[in-house]
Amino acid sequence: MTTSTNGAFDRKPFIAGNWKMNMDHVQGITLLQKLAWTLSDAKHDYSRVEVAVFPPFTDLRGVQTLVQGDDLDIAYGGQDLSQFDSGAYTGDISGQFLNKLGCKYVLVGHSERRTIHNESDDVLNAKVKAAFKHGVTPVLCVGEGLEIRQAGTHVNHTLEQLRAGVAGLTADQAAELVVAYEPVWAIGTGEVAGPEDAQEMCAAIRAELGQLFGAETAAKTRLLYGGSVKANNAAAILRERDVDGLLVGGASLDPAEFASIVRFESQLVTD
Ligand SMILES: O=C[C@H](O)COP(=O)(O)O
Repeated sequence: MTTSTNGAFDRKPFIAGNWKMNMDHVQGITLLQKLAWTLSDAKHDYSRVEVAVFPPFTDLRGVQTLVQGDDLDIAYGGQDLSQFDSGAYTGDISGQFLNKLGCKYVLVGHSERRTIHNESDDVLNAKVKAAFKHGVTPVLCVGEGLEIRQAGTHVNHTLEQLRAGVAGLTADQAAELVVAYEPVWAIGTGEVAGPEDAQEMCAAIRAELGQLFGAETAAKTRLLYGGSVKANNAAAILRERDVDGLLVGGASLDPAEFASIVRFESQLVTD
């Protein structure tokens, strides 16, 4: 009897919570404390499943203080960064600042940035490179809208975003990179892509990374699924061979729900 997982997880599973524009800096600390307590009560083994949160920029200093003060094993990151290092870019945040705040990760190209802020593939490629330059691991988000899914061109569309995002990276950077597949039609809608949809795209992404950087590198890159993930569907998605983790939006604002997602292994049926 072995625990049935996505094939033994040669890549460490990674569960990430994107708080989006929710939680001010006071609420954010309370949420993080509750999450840490819940996971501690459940005796969560962080060496088995990595946990990260992506709070708004204004929360990051408080999150850093809490994580350091309580010696928490929870990683954190920014939801965006500038492609530039410093200068006259009002409202933007440098990767250098994120690094100084102890951010391990940064989201790049979330669909809400691509659409609301019109971020182009070229800009996102520059942001990916800026993240690496400043010692922060980018989580590159890719995925198709509903019309593209209905037209059946979702794989090509998503791989185009991927190729543009990773252009010019070294193999070592590609191995460290995290890619999040988020079909836009499934974000915040309650429409979750089926596990087979997540697997189809993650397998295609891994194959493409293999073409670009070699199979050995592609076998190391962690691929996440995001879009209406809840505690009751997380385990089924994570059974899939090429899905290494989840990028969770709404459900990450509820510490009990998010902790249940982190603890997905307890829901996997043994065989
Ligand atoms: O970054 C997270 C994704 O946009 C998914 O959000 P959601 O879980 O609220 O659908």
